[in-house]
Amino acid sequence: MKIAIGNDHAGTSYKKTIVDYLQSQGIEISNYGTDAEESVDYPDFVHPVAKDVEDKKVELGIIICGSGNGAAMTANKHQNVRAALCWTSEIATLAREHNDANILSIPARFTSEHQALEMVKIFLNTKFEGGRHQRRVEKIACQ
Ligand SMILES: O=C(CO)[C@H](O)[C@H](O)[C@H](O)COP(=O)(O)O
Repeated sequence: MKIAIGNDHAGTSYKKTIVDYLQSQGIEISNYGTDAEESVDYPDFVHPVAKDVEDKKVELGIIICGSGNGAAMTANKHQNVRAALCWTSEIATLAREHNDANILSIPARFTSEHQALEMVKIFLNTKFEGGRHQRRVEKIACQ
């Protein structure tokens, strides 16, 4: 499996923890995020992640900013990207099972590092249910 990850200054430390975990699992990572704490602009670090998902170069994306909103809004501009802002395990599970989310957006300033890692594990291990949700996901795209 291959995953792309991107973050701004608010997400640097969470990103490092997540990258360490993914590498320990043998997962290949494209790291587009900043590795520093200096203030940067989240779209510069999120668009490359969403582009990789759009182009099917990776199976999943992880994006991290302070609230998770700017990152999710940026990613969702891309075709076939379904970025979900998640802050609990239940929401992350539903994002995969019902919405077939292919990018996890983490609000680093509003969820713990432990919770963030739990949501990453959920994204890796939870399948889309399909069925009635398939029809709804297909209707998300503008006609
Ligand atoms: O949360 C964010 C965007 O949705 C960003 O991570 C920024 O941190 C947020 O906009 C706050 O900006 P600041 O420069 O870190 O004060």
